[in-house]
Parts: sequence; structure tokens; C-alpha cells
Amino acid sequence: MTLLDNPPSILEFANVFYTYPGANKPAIDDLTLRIPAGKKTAILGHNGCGKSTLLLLADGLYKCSAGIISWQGKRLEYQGRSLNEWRQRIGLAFQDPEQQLVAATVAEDISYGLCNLQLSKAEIAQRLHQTLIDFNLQELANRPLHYLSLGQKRRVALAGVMALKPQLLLLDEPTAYLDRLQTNNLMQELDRIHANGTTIVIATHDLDLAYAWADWAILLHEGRSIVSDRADRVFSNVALLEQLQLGIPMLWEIWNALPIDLRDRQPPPKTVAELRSSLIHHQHHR
Ligand SMILES: Nc1ncnc2c1ncn2[C@@H]1O[C@H](COP(=O)(O)OP(=O)(O)OP(=O)(O)O)[C@@H](O)[C@H]1O
Repeated sequence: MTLLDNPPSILEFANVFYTYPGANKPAIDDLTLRIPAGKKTAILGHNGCGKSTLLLLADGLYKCSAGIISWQGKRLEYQGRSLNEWRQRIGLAFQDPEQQLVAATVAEDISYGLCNLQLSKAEIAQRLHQTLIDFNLQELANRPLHYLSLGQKRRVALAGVMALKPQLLLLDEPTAYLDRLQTNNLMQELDRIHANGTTIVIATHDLDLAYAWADWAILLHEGRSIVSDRADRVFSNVALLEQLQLGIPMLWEIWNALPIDLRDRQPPPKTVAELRSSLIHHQHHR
């Protein structure tokens, strides 16, 4: 087995359970999984399969009722300094940015998290300045948050999380309700964050987005991990995707409908641009 097939993990769940107060069955039900270090992982599953709960457990916001959650072999402890350190290493962008934004303006909101880290004033000012640049928020710095569009709020929430320099970034349905332009911008931002060394996990039920973006995929079903593997292998496992009624990624389906001689010895395209260049390449070489 190669490192590609079995990358080292940054975060692990071992037989984890979580039941909401008053619920008659666990939302997370004997969940065992690992998040590979340095990868772009997509957690996929239907509404209600436990994606948000998993991320809240991973961030230490919820306490599991049984099982072990660990960071590079070190177990999550739910008290004081240890929990604070845990939560500094992991950044979570909520599905609804409204739940995350707490201050009056963009700059104040980003500074708020930095103040909680008890950094020096100079360090806070420097990180705020750099974050506004990185997320192209300079012009919005003093804008009241309630004047922002949803896409802008998402960007501010993500900027606030990234200002804290987490090693692992978790995003819950980051593209929900975003138009195509905003989605593309966000995905470019995520690629930049990943290229700077941050491991990223997104929870989504957008199969096409996950197909285009992820290099590792985890399928979640009724609070359990059904498969965790290289994304290309998961997305070509049509039988499993159909069994879970998750559908098939559109580009993968189009690719497989093309004549075999065209597809021969070429990996399936991840984007429409890759599909187009494969078709042009084929035309030139017939
Ligand atoms: N606050 C809550 N109290 C009780 N049950 C909850 C609560 N939040 C979620 N649940 C239940 O826990 C299960 C998992 O929910 P969760 O929100 O983690 O799923 P999800 O995969 O993120 O769904 P979605 O894709 O719709 O966001 C569901 O059955 C849901 O009804």
C-alpha cells in the first residue's frame, strides 16, 4: 500500500457516539474515521446523516458520549487549556455564517477571535491587516455585518476562522445558497488556503462539487462512515453511490458515456475545462 492510498491522519474518531438530548437514537452512531493530513476531504451524505454533528464533535464544541477523538494520536480532553489548544488547531466555519459572526463590523469581527487568543495588540493589528488583504475584504472592513450579502458574510466568517491560523479547517456546507460566481470564488479561496498547508474538510451533499474539489472522500450514512478512500476510487464506485442513493457526479457520467477509445488511458476529467481539453486532444490525434 502506498502513501497515496494510506496517508497519515491528522484527526481520528474511534467508535464515537453522540445522541442529542431527548433524541431516541444517536446522531453519530459508533463512528470510526480518520481525516488524512494535508488533503482536501469531502464528507458526503444525505440530509440528517450526521455531517454537522461530526464537525461540531471534531471541533470540541460537542462532547461525545462514548468513543475517542484524537489529534495525531493525542486524545481530546474536554477541559480548560487542553480544549482551548484543540480549538486553536481546528477552525470550523458553520453552515450559517450568522451563527458565527458576533461583532458589529467586519474588522471588529475578525479582531474578536484574535483578542480571544490573547495576542499582543501589534500581532492582532498585523493579522487583521493581512487577513483583510488575503480575503479581499479591505473595502468592507468597516461595513456593518448586517449590510453584507450572504456570500460576503461567508467570506468574513471564513476570514475570521483563518486569522486564527488553524492547521485543520472544517467547513459545513460552505456553498449552500451561493451563486456560481461566489461558489467559484470560495473554492479558489479554499485552494489558496490548502496550498498554504492547511488540511481542509468540507461537509456537503453537493456531489459535483465534491467530485471536482476533493482528493479524499468519506461517505456518511446514518451516523456511520461507510467508506473513506481516495476520491477517484469513491466516485468511480457507482454501485455504492447508487446503493446510498447519492447519485453519480455529472462529469463522471458524461465521461463514461463517451466512446471507450476516447477515454482510453486518460483519467476522468475533474472540470469542464479538463473534459474540453481531452476532447480537443482526441480530435487532433485521430
Ligand atoms: N439540536 C438538535 N437536537 C436534536 N436532534 C438534532 C439536532 N441537530 C441535529 N439533530 C438530528 O441529528 C441527526 C444528524 O443531524 P445533522 O445536522 O448532523 O445532519 P447533517 O448531515 O448535517 O444534515 P444536513 O445535510 O441537513 O445539514 C439528524 O437526525 C437531526 O435531526
